[in-house]
Amino acid sequence: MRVHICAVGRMRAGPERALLDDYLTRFERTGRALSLGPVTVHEVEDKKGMGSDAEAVLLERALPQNALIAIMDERGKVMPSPDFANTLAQWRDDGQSDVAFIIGGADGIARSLRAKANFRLSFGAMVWPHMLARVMLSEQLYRAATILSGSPYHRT
Ligand SMILES: C[S@@+](CC[C@H](N)C(=O)[O-])C[C@H]1O[C@@H](n2cnc3c(N)ncnc32)[C@H](O)[C@@H]1O
Repeated sequence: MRVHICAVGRMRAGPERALLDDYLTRFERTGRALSLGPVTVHEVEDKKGMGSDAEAVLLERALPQNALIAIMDERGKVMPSPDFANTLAQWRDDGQSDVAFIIGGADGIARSLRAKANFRLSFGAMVWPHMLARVMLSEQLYRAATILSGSPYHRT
């Protein structure tokens, strides 16, 4: 199952970029044997004053056809990492070829796009900067792959 991260804004070189690249590389390496990955990051513009409606148009354009749409939203479902891992495995086992995680910009994700989501994932009630949310998602993808492969990275 291919994984897509569709996100508002361009991530520049720096600590977040280094972490993102590292976790995505680790996820792809661990996920290969599990039929999880590869990951593609689709970045859309976040021009000042553009607003979430205009961003939603660009995000929708970046979505692969027939992808399961999982939006990142603080009002979404909070779940333990093993449950997230099992959810990914379930989508894969259901024959889902692509899953797209959507991360909004400063104004969040437009209502029109939120209405199309199949799943809403939350990292808790606090609002995180969108670049950090991208890094956190990449780490949780890697963690999920280690849980599914039985590697000792995840400890409870
Ligand atoms: C700065 S936040 C925007 C928050 C905005 N107030 C809203 O109404 O969604 C940018 C993006 O980061 C992601 N994000 C931030 N905090 C999150 C959380 N706790 N759980 C899941 N995603 C989060 C979401 O995709 C959000 O659209």
